[in-house]
Amino acid sequence: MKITVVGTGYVGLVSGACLADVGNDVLCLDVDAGKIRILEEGGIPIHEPGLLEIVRRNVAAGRLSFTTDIERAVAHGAVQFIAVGTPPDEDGSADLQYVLAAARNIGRYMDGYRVIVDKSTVPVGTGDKVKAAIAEELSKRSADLPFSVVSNPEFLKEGAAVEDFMRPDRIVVGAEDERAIESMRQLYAPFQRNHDKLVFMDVRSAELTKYAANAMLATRISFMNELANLAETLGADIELVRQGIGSDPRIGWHFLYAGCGYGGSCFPKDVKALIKTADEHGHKLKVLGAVEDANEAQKHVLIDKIVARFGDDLSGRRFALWGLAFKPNTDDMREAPSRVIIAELFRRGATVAAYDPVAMDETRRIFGDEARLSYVDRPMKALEEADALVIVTEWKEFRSPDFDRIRGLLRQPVLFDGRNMYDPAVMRESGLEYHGIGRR
Ligand SMILES: NC(=O)c1ccc[n+]([C@@H]2O[C@H](COP(=O)([O-])OP(=O)(O)OC[C@H]3O[C@@H](n4cnc5c(N)ncnc54)[C@H](O)[C@@H]3O)[C@@H](O)[C@H]2O)c1
Ligand SMILES: O=c1ccn([C@@H]2O[C@H](COP(=O)(O)OP(=O)(O)O[C@H]3O[C@H](CO)[C@@H](O)[C@H](O)[C@H]3O)[C@@H](O)[C@H]2O)c(=O)[nH]1
Repeated sequence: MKITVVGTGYVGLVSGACLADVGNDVLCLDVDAGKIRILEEGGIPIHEPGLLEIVRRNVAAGRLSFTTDIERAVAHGAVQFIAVGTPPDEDGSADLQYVLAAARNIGRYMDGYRVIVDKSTVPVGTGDKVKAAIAEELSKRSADLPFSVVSNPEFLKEGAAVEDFMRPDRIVVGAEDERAIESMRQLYAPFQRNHDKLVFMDVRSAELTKYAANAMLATRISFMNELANLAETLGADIELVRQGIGSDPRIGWHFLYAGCGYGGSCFPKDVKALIKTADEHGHKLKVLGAVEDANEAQKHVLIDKIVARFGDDLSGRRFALWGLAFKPNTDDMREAPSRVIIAELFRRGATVAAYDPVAMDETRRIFGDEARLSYVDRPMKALEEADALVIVTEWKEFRSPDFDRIRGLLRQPVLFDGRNMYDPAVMRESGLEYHGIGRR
């Protein structure tokens, strides 16, 4: 099948590469000429495990190419995926300007039937707006061409995006005409494996399903974070509580890890956008409002612990920071808790020596030329002359460090663990003063 993917970010590039890998002829469009140049030169603009190999393989096979030429992109694909950003507007609602610009371009240049598939996360009712934008462009040039608008929200996780796309738990498709439904069946047939993973529904339900999934997951995290904070006061251990409840199949094991707050390009923005959508329709989502508040507070929990230990004035103090990305296996810094923690340490006069396996370039881009923030190329180097170690992202390489070396290198053997990576008993035996989240 000939496919165009509009937007070559995390979702667009992964979708385009994986669709090419099963034999489709895919053209990826982006307005960012810098990204397209990197791709044309054989690189990829993001860090995502396994992606570079798939991109290279499919470019070499002639199934995957890249362009900034909108007209060519619209002419290419019978199916046009929209995978552009939907960042939060100032009031928390999703900014649809990129989605609607992409839709208009399709209406402006299409020369025959097109299935327009919205993969971006968009508020309920966006399908109608996309349809109206395309229809308006067609009428401007007096073209009476058929098209279908489909909602196909994406559920991939950064850091595991290729695996998630290739082996999805389910594929949600909101489509309301047979021709579009048939295209989607064909397109996703190679990803079905043992059972039918396609869940067909109307467009509005599909749009809401995406927000429901992210809001539910964010709720679990905020719930566990609140319980973790309570556990500390009560002298209980949230890790044991997690094991105690996760074994109940009605609750399940996933997304019950307490920590220093959820970040990333999705949960914070999608929770806000759903609250906003509800507000606009006269509904107050009380649970979700609390989920968001709890998460904002949770991003400060490590700072509260640091202040309780070292005092509010941290001038002259230096902190080693392990992990900058919002989660492991990505260089994405969007809404990363590390950003709040670094800013709060600066505000109190401290300096920071940071290490992250892949997100240091992105951090440099965000913090610019900041003398109070230095970067090191090995985790242990960050500890030299530092008053304490603060862990913000649970990268695999931090799982089993040499604790004796940590103790020896730090000015004081104090460890703040924002991702509960270690056993408090082992820490005690290693002579480290350990501050986890909700641990005994
Ligand atoms: N990142 C994720 O893990 C993830 C997962 C599921 C869903 N989503 C959703 O998917 C959407 C895209 O997210 P992302 O993280 O891939 O975004 P991103 O910012 O990484 O990429 C978006 C790309 O779209 C390009 N773009 C903007 N306007 C364009 C236009 N008119 N024509 C062509 N290209 C254009 C931008 O230059 C950018 O490269 C969002 O709605 C997001 O909520 C993201
Ligand atoms: O038990 C947990 C699980 C996650 N997190 C945090 O939650 C955030 C989000 O993690 P994750 O969901 O793994 O990453 P994303 O790539 O943001 O993926 C989410 O957002 C995507 C964009 O909408 C969806 O497609 C995915 O299904 C959804 O998991 C990160 O800061 C994690 O540290 C926790 O604090 N505790």
